[in-house]
Amino acid sequence: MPPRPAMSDTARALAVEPLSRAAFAPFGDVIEASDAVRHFTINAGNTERYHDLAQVEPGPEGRAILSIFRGQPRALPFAVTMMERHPLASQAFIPMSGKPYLVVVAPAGAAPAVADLRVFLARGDQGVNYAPGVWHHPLLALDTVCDFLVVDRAGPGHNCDEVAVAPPGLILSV
Ligand SMILES: NC(=O)N[C@@H](O)C(=O)O
Ligand code: NI
Repeated sequence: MPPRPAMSDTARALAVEPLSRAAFAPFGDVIEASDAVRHFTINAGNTERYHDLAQVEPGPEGRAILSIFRGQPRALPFAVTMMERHPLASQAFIPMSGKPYLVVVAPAGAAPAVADLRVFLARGDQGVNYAPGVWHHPLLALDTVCDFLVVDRAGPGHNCDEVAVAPPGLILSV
Protein backbone atom coordinates (compact mmCIF):
# COMPACT_ATOMS: atom_id res chain seq x y z
CA MET A 1 0.00 0.00 0.00
CA PRO A 2 1.46 3.48 -0.85
CA PRO A 3 2.61 5.68 2.07
CA ARG A 4 -0.15 7.82 3.50
CA PRO A 5 0.25 11.64 3.24
CA ALA A 6 0.59 13.61 6.45
CA MET A 7 -2.48 14.06 8.67
CA SER A 8 -3.99 17.53 8.96
CA ASP A 9 -6.65 18.87 11.32
CA THR A 10 -9.09 19.71 8.59
CA ALA A 11 -8.68 16.97 6.01
CA ARG A 12 -6.41 14.13 4.98
CA ALA A 13 -5.25 13.50 1.44
CA LEU A 14 -6.01 9.92 0.44
CA ALA A 15 -3.69 7.81 -1.69
CA VAL A 16 -5.33 6.19 -4.73
CA GLU A 17 -4.39 2.59 -5.48
CA PRO A 18 -5.04 0.51 -8.61
CA LEU A 19 -7.83 -2.01 -8.04
CA SER A 20 -6.69 -5.63 -7.79
CA ARG A 21 -8.29 -8.81 -6.47
CA ALA A 22 -5.60 -9.21 -3.84
CA ALA A 23 -5.75 -5.64 -2.54
CA PHE A 24 -9.57 -5.65 -2.49
CA ALA A 25 -9.91 -9.10 -0.87
CA PRO A 26 -10.58 -7.74 2.67
CA PHE A 27 -13.60 -5.85 1.28
CA GLY A 28 -15.12 -8.25 -1.23
CA ASP A 29 -14.57 -9.37 -4.79
CA VAL A 30 -13.28 -7.86 -8.01
CA ILE A 31 -15.36 -8.86 -11.03
CA GLU A 32 -13.11 -9.07 -14.07
CA ALA A 33 -12.22 -11.45 -16.88
CA SER A 34 -8.61 -12.25 -16.07
CA ASP A 35 -6.41 -15.31 -16.30
CA ALA A 36 -6.14 -15.18 -12.50
CA VAL A 37 -9.71 -16.50 -12.14
CA ARG A 38 -11.26 -19.82 -13.12
CA HIS A 39 -12.35 -19.71 -16.76
CA PHE A 40 -13.28 -22.28 -19.38
CA THR A 41 -14.51 -22.43 -22.93
CA ILE A 42 -18.22 -23.08 -23.65
CA ASN A 43 -20.67 -22.84 -26.58
CA ALA A 44 -18.60 -25.05 -28.90
CA GLY A 45 -15.57 -22.78 -28.53
CA ASN A 46 -17.34 -19.50 -29.19
CA THR A 47 -17.36 -18.23 -25.61
CA GLU A 48 -15.03 -18.13 -22.60
CA ARG A 49 -16.81 -18.30 -19.21
CA TYR A 50 -15.14 -16.49 -16.32
CA HIS A 51 -16.84 -18.44 -13.62
CA ASP A 52 -18.24 -17.62 -10.18
CA LEU A 53 -16.48 -14.29 -9.71
CA ALA A 54 -18.27 -12.91 -6.66
CA GLN A 55 -20.12 -14.04 -3.57
CA VAL A 56 -23.63 -12.61 -3.95
CA GLU A 57 -25.33 -12.56 -0.53
CA PRO A 58 -29.04 -11.60 -0.59
CA GLY A 59 -29.25 -11.97 3.19
CA PRO A 60 -32.10 -13.27 5.36
CA GLU A 61 -35.48 -13.41 3.56
CA GLY A 62 -33.92 -11.37 0.77
CA ARG A 63 -33.60 -11.88 -2.93
CA ALA A 64 -30.89 -10.69 -5.31
CA ILE A 65 -32.04 -8.00 -7.72
CA LEU A 66 -30.50 -6.32 -10.74
CA SER A 67 -30.71 -2.54 -11.20
CA ILE A 68 -28.96 0.10 -13.28
CA PHE A 69 -27.41 3.10 -11.53
CA ARG A 70 -26.83 6.08 -13.85
CA GLY A 71 -24.18 8.08 -12.00
CA GLN A 72 -23.32 11.71 -12.56
CA PRO A 73 -19.55 12.33 -12.63
CA ARG A 74 -17.91 13.49 -9.41
CA ALA A 75 -15.60 16.51 -9.57
CA LEU A 76 -12.05 16.21 -8.23
CA PRO A 77 -10.77 17.04 -5.67
CA PHE A 78 -13.51 15.08 -3.90
CA ALA A 79 -14.07 15.13 -0.13
CA VAL A 80 -15.14 11.86 1.46
CA THR A 81 -17.36 13.07 4.30
CA MET A 82 -19.52 9.97 4.77
CA MET A 83 -19.54 6.22 4.32
CA GLU A 84 -22.30 3.64 4.26
CA ARG A 85 -22.73 -0.09 4.70
CA HIS A 86 -25.33 -2.75 3.96
CA PRO A 87 -25.26 -5.05 6.98
CA LEU A 88 -27.59 -7.69 5.58
CA ALA A 89 -26.32 -8.26 2.06
CA SER A 90 -23.65 -7.75 -0.58
CA GLN A 91 -23.74 -5.05 -3.25
CA ALA A 92 -22.00 -5.28 -6.61
CA PHE A 93 -21.29 -2.58 -9.20
CA ILE A 94 -20.41 -3.61 -12.75
CA PRO A 95 -19.54 -0.74 -15.11
CA MET A 96 -21.56 -0.64 -18.33
CA SER A 97 -20.01 2.49 -19.82
CA GLY A 98 -16.41 1.27 -19.91
CA LYS A 99 -15.10 4.19 -17.86
CA PRO A 100 -12.83 4.20 -14.79
CA TYR A 101 -14.44 5.01 -11.44
CA LEU A 102 -13.45 5.34 -7.80
CA VAL A 103 -14.10 2.87 -5.01
CA VAL A 104 -13.68 3.98 -1.38
CA VAL A 105 -13.92 1.28 1.27
CA ALA A 106 -13.16 0.50 4.91
CA PRO A 107 -13.32 -2.77 6.80
CA ALA A 108 -16.65 -4.01 8.20
CA GLY A 109 -17.12 -3.29 11.87
CA ALA A 110 -16.72 -0.05 13.77
CA ALA A 111 -17.48 3.23 12.03
CA PRO A 112 -14.39 4.14 9.97
CA ALA A 113 -12.06 7.00 10.68
CA VAL A 114 -10.32 8.74 7.80
CA ALA A 115 -7.21 6.66 8.52
CA ASP A 116 -9.21 3.49 7.80
CA LEU A 117 -10.21 4.51 4.27
CA ARG A 118 -8.80 2.80 1.18
CA VAL A 119 -9.30 4.36 -2.24
CA PHE A 120 -9.09 2.31 -5.43
CA LEU A 121 -9.22 3.41 -9.05
CA ALA A 122 -11.19 0.77 -10.94
CA ARG A 123 -10.80 0.28 -14.67
CA GLY A 124 -13.87 0.38 -16.87
CA ASP A 125 -13.71 -3.44 -17.21
CA GLN A 126 -13.56 -4.15 -13.47
CA GLY A 127 -16.58 -4.52 -11.22
CA VAL A 128 -16.61 -4.70 -7.43
CA ASN A 129 -18.76 -6.67 -5.00
CA TYR A 130 -18.90 -5.29 -1.45
CA ALA A 131 -19.28 -8.04 1.14
CA PRO A 132 -22.06 -7.52 3.68
CA GLY A 133 -21.21 -4.82 6.23
CA VAL A 134 -18.21 -3.44 4.35
CA TRP A 135 -18.12 0.34 4.59
CA HIS A 136 -18.08 2.08 1.21
CA HIS A 137 -18.82 5.44 -0.34
CA PRO A 138 -21.84 5.66 -2.66
CA LEU A 139 -21.13 5.46 -6.37
CA LEU A 140 -18.21 7.60 -7.55
CA ALA A 141 -18.39 7.88 -11.33
CA LEU A 142 -15.77 10.02 -13.08
CA ASP A 143 -15.51 12.18 -16.24
CA THR A 144 -19.00 11.58 -17.66
CA VAL A 145 -22.42 10.11 -16.86
CA CYS A 146 -21.85 6.36 -16.42
CA ASP A 147 -24.19 3.40 -16.08
CA PHE A 148 -23.50 0.53 -13.66
CA LEU A 149 -25.30 -2.78 -13.33
CA VAL A 150 -25.94 -3.20 -9.60
CA VAL A 151 -26.62 -6.54 -7.91
CA ASP A 152 -27.96 -6.08 -4.39
CA ARG A 153 -30.87 -6.98 -2.13
CA ALA A 154 -34.60 -6.58 -1.95
CA GLY A 155 -36.27 -7.74 1.23
CA PRO A 156 -37.35 -6.88 4.74
CA GLY A 157 -35.16 -5.25 7.35
CA HIS A 158 -32.81 -2.34 7.65
CA ASN A 159 -29.95 -2.60 5.17
CA CYS A 160 -28.24 0.79 4.98
CA ASP A 161 -26.26 2.55 7.71
CA GLU A 162 -24.53 5.88 7.08
CA VAL A 163 -21.79 7.52 9.14
CA ALA A 164 -19.89 10.78 8.92
CA VAL A 165 -16.16 10.79 8.29
CA ALA A 166 -14.46 13.62 10.14
CA PRO A 167 -12.01 14.97 9.33
CA PRO A 168 -12.84 14.21 5.71
CA GLY A 169 -10.63 12.37 3.31
CA LEU A 170 -9.58 14.20 0.16
CA ILE A 171 -9.20 12.49 -3.19
CA LEU A 172 -7.06 15.05 -4.98
CA SER A 173 -6.59 13.42 -8.40
CA VAL A 174 -6.54 10.08 -10.14
N1 LIG B 1 -28.44 3.81 -1.96
C1 LIG B 1 -28.05 3.01 -2.91
O1 LIG B 1 -28.79 2.15 -3.39
N2 LIG B 1 -26.75 3.19 -3.37
C2 LIG B 1 -25.66 2.98 -2.47
O2 LIG B 1 -25.88 1.81 -1.72
C3 LIG B 1 -24.35 2.90 -3.19
O3 LIG B 1 -23.46 2.15 -2.72
O4 LIG B 1 -24.21 3.62 -4.21
NI1 NI C 1 -24.08 0.93 -1.17
